[in-house]
Amino acid sequence: MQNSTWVASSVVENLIELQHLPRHVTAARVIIVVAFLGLVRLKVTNLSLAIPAVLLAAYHERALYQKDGISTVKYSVLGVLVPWLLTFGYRFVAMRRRCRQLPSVPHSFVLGHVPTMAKETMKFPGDVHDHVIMTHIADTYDLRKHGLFFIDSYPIMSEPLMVILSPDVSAQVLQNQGEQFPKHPVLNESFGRAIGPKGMVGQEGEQWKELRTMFNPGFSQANLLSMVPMMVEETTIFVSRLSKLAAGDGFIENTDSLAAAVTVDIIGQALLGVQFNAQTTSNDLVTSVVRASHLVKTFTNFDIRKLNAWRYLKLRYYEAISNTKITEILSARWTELATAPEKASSSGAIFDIAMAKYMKRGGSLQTGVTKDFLELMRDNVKTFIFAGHDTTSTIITYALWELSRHPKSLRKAREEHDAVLGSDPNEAGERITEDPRLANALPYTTAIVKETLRLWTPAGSVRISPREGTTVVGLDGVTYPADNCMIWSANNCTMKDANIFPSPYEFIPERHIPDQTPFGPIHKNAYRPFEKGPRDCLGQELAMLETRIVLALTLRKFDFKEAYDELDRRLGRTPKEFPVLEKVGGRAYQVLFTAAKGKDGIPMWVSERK
Ligand code: HEM
Repeated sequence: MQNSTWVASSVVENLIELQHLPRHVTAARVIIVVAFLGLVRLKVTNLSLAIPAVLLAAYHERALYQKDGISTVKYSVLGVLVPWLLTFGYRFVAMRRRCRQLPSVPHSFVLGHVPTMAKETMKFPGDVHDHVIMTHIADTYDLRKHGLFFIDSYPIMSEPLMVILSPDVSAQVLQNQGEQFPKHPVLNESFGRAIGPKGMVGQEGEQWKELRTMFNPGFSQANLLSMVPMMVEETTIFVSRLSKLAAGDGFIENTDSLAAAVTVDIIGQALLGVQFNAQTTSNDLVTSVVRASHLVKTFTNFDIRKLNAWRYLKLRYYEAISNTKITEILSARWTELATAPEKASSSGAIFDIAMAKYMKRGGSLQTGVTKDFLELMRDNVKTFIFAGHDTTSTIITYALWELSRHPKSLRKAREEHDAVLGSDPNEAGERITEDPRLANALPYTTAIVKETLRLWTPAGSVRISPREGTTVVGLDGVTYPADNCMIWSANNCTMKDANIFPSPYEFIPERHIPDQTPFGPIHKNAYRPFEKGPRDCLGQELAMLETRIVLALTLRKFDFKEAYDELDRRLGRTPKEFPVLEKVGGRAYQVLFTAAKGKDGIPMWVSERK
């Protein structure tokens, strides 16, 4: 605050002086002031603001009074850097004292947990998803017995990170005392421009409850079943794209992109009853939402990329396009529903149902739709596209990849499809369209999807505990302080616990079928790819249904095989070897690309099955 006031007065002072200065000095100052405002807008504060402030002051002194600027620098150091250093020192010592005894990797007073974290991270490629590293650390340093561990990386992160390793500890945070642990603000900071400030993922309290109640009916089993014929139609386009590739050289450069197009098309229809046609053409709305979501790359509150003005401008650009396009669609839907509300139930589109519900309660029916309501709907359309397409495409891609490596599971899935959907794979779509319940009558295929989600979970949950005195009890029975921690329910870690999921890195769909599992029953809180508790995934049934339909229509028609060698050959690259990746996917390891995705979108060979 002190810094900001000082900077503001410097800026004002500069502006007043402008009229007396030579032109080049004026131009330089204007540039500096604009850059300053940009920094403030990007919420880059503290040291990053203090340094340019000192430089500006020195420059000011030199340009205006032909002095060397030293005296101003001295005052600036005293006025800005000394208080900053004192605050930093206090926080530094407090953080190191707080974290040194907590379960974690070895701790150093100077660098906290950073040296060991860095050492372990260096064993992986630079783009590996953080949850892969956390799982590796939990096992390497025998931390699972505590059910959680802490990372003190101050000043990289201003708060301790609590990584949860046990479903019972996750349950305390996400299931039992949900409201005590709201979503971490970093979610809104990271996703803000991509999903809009009113998106459900970042809301709390009454506002969140209202949104959840508004959208729940659209995700009911009955409504989802009514969408099955549409999902089959979109998947048929996916199948014909695969056929075309198989008829060529059979190389799929990026399987995830191919799958993402089908999930986007399904979401467009499911949400708005609109055809995005992402599989067949390019669409400005889809491109802008998807590109904006791919610019989201961080979950820490310290990130140098926040200074990247180019990234920020691109986000603004995509935001403007998607806002305009979605608002156009929503306004048209509103006008149609206002004259014929019954169309909401016949279209089954999730946003039609939500808007009709809102109208029924008298919301702006007479006066027309309000700007606020339109913005609320618009941000949630973006949120749902964002939350629903990448995650689901990742699971489709990993499922095809896992089955290409596990012929026994593939054979069992094909047998199930023969038995339930008829022996001709070309008729499977028709069968499902005639009787959508068949898409829910594929237990082995469901087990495949579940096992893929366990091994390759694409999303977790990040919370904060703002209340003083909040605690969490570890598996070791110790009560740990949780206040002001960033809390990560790292479901990738919990679902790789050998005590809960024996042979945790092996693909064993049978473990999800009680009368086929070679293991005992699964612990009640342990399976959590969609998280658990009041903020669990709203779209989980939709995601399961569409993934099952995609598998039902493709597995008997095609054979797939990993094709990283071919991608390397085409790109003329020689990959570096990382032995540590062996059990976590090898070349198909998870990277952070909005969701946790397979590296390079998992290139594959596809061929028509003989
Ligand atoms: C395989 C696919 C999916 C996975 C693994 C997944 C995973 C998750 C997870 C872990 C959360 C909790 C996040 C948190 O606590 O911060 C979540 C929330 C959410 N998901 Fe999904 N998701 C998937 C697909 C979808 C789809 C298809 C949609 C909708 C079209 C969707 C919409 C949402 C929404 C709206 C929330 C926020 C719920 C709330 O805050 O109450 N998801 N998802």
